Amino acid sequence: MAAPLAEVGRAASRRPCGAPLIEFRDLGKRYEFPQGRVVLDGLSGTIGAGEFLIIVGRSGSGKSTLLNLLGGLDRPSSGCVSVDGHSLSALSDRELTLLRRRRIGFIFQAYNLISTLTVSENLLLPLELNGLTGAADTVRRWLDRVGLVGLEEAYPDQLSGGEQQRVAVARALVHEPDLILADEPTGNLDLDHATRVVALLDELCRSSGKTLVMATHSREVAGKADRMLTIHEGRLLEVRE
Ligand SMILES: Nc1ncnc2c1ncn2[C@@H]1O[C@H](COP(=O)(O)OP(=O)(O)OP(=O)(O)O)[C@@H](O)[C@H]1O
Repeated sequence: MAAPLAEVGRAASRRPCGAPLIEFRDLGKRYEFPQGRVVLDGLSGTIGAGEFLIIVGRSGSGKSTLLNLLGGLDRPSSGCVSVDGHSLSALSDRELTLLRRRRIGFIFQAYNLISTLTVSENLLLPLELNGLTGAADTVRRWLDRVGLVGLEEAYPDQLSGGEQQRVAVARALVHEPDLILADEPTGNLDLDHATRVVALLDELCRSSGKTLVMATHSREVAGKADRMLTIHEGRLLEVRE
C-alpha cells in the first residue's frame, strides 16, 4: 500500500531498484476543442525506478500530452496513472501540486527559466518551495556539476541556448526528485549540443538512480536510453533497434 503523501516526500531510497515508479492503465486523452480528437487511446505500461525511457513520435502524435498526464499536469479523459503507488486521480489539486513539487523535475523545450531571476535564483526556487535547507551550497554544487560556475549572477537572456538548457537541467534536479520528465529538452539546440545535454542528463540521473522519461523528435539524441517507445495513431509501441 502506498505511504501517505506527506511521508513519501523523499522516500526514493526505500524503493527496491527496478520496481515500477510509474504505472498507467487504459490511459486515454481526448481534446474536445478545436475539434474532438482522440490523441491517446488506451495506453498501458510501467516505467521502472531508475529507468531512462525515450518517447519518440512525429510532431502532434501526443508525446507532450503523455508526459503531462504522467506528471499530473493534466488529467486523462479515461484510465489512470500512479506514481510510486499514488493514483494521481485520487489526489486533490493541492496534493497533486505537492507531489509534483517534491517528486518530479520538469524540463521543457523552451527552458522555462524565470527571466527576472538570475541563474542562482532560478535554482534556489525549487529548494525554497520545498523548504530545503543548505540551499546556497546545493546551488553551488549543481552549478559545478552542469559546468556553469561563474554564471551565477547572469540572467537567462545573457546565456546561450545550451547554457540555458543546462540551467534548466540543474533546476529540474536540484531538489532531488525521483522522476525527471523532459519534453523535447534539446529541441532548440544543434545536434552536438543536444547530444551533450542528453548525455549530461543521463549521467546525472543514472548516478543518483533517478527515473528519466524524455520525449523527443530525434532518435539521434536518444543516446543510452534503456528503452524507446513510439506513439503512433494514439497507441504506444516498443521500438526495437
Ligand atoms: N490543450 C489542447 N487543446 C486541444 N488540442 C491539443 C491541446 N494540446 C495538444 N493538442 C493536440 O493534441 C495533439 C498532440 O499534441 P502534443 O503536443 O501532445 O504532440 P507532440 O507529439 O508533443 O508534438 P510536438 O512533437 O510537435 O511537440 C496535437 O494534435 C495537438 O494539436
